[in-house]
Amino acid sequence: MSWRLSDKLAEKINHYSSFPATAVSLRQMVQFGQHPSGGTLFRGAQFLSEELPIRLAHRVKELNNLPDGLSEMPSIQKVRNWYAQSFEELTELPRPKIPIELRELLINANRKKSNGERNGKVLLENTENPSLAGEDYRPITRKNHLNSRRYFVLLDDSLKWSPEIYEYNKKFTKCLSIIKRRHDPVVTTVAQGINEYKHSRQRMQIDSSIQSFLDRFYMSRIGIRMLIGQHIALNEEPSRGDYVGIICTKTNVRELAQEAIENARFICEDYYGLFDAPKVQLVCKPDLNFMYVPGHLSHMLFETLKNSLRAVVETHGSMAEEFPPVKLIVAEGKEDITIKISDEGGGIPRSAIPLVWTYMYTTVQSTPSLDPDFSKSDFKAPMAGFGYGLPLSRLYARYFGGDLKLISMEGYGTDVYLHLNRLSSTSEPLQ
Ligand SMILES: Nc1ncnc2c1ncn2[C@@H]1O[C@H](COP(=O)(O)OP(=O)(O)OP(=O)(O)O)[C@@H](O)[C@H]1O
Repeated sequence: MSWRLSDKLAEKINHYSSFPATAVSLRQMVQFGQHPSGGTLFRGAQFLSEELPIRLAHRVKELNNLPDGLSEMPSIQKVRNWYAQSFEELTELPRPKIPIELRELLINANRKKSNGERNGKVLLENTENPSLAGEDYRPITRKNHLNSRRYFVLLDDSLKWSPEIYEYNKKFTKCLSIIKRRHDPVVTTVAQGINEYKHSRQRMQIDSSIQSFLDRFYMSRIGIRMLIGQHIALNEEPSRGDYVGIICTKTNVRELAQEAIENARFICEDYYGLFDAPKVQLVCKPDLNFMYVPGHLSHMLFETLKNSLRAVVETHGSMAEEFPPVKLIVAEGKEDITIKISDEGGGIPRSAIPLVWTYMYTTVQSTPSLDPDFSKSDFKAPMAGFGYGLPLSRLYARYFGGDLKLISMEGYGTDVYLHLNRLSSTSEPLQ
């Protein structure tokens, strides 16, 4: 039997969507997860059991109200139903009974006790994400949202937590894993929905309102998956050396870059039938480490390198004796780590630059089939062809306060600048 959105559920979703989301910074996530006890994890689950439904509810509402009939496309409805179903599962999960004194403590975690001490410790405040000023997915920080729920309140861990609390932690984590898996094919399915829309309206490109919806939607998805992934990892996986959940406090840029180079060159050789893909010269200090999510950085490096390799091969021809190398240069500043990827792949005409940031813009002649089942995980194209590589990578960069910029010299090549914010206190961009 297929799942359907009841009126009662729609009303509940409407209610939740009237609350703003609360932003969490990378540093807060790390501070919170450094030594998680049962009680701290429970506090995390409590926050997520409110925060995730709020974020999901916003998305359901938006998916229901898209311009120009986009909401009616079957694939968009399918995604809307996944969001609503996950909302339902989270809000219906039975809460544990908490003894009165613990409840007091949870509620008053931030209040001062009679001896002046606090029960819990509120983690450092977020700062606004500087690279996002004027963007339409602005963060909700304490400045513009005074009553935001305090998430990362650490609790006095010497307390005894009942078995019921541990049981709830397990059930909640299981529920999150199911939701995460359900939402794996969201990017491909939304892309499918956009294709359905383009066919039904006989359009080649999407307009700016749909473009900004997609930016908001995918940015929100990155945030939701970050919170879910972090919570699951803290609950399920034994802590690994420099990791706190899925965040690595010493992400080594050189190692990740080397891996991305190998993967992108391999895909390129395979796709063009080359014996040797264009070389990539890497300039990076071997001990350059910073706090980041390695999965995000790998994704951005791989996508931009793939673009450069493709441009070089297509400009010089796959039969060329030799290719000019792509250069990957990493610079370490106080505020940012900047990665420049330079190629001599002929560049992009100035008129096409705004288009590279639009979803579904690609110069590949035939876009590979968009069967949502072809990739159950994230959006991984074999070489190119969906037009998602750059806009999605820019969202990943912006999510933690960085940015992605592209400068091109038509007739020569392209430079991509990947700025990664190393201060890690910027909050998530939300809307
Ligand atoms: N380094 C580059 N040199 C020349 N053109 C580029 C470069 N990077 C991107 N482009 C152009 O921008 C377009 C969009 O790039 P984007 O990465 O978003 O999508 P794609 O590579 O076509 O597909 P995919 O979603 O599989 O990455 C490309 O099709 C290409 O025309």
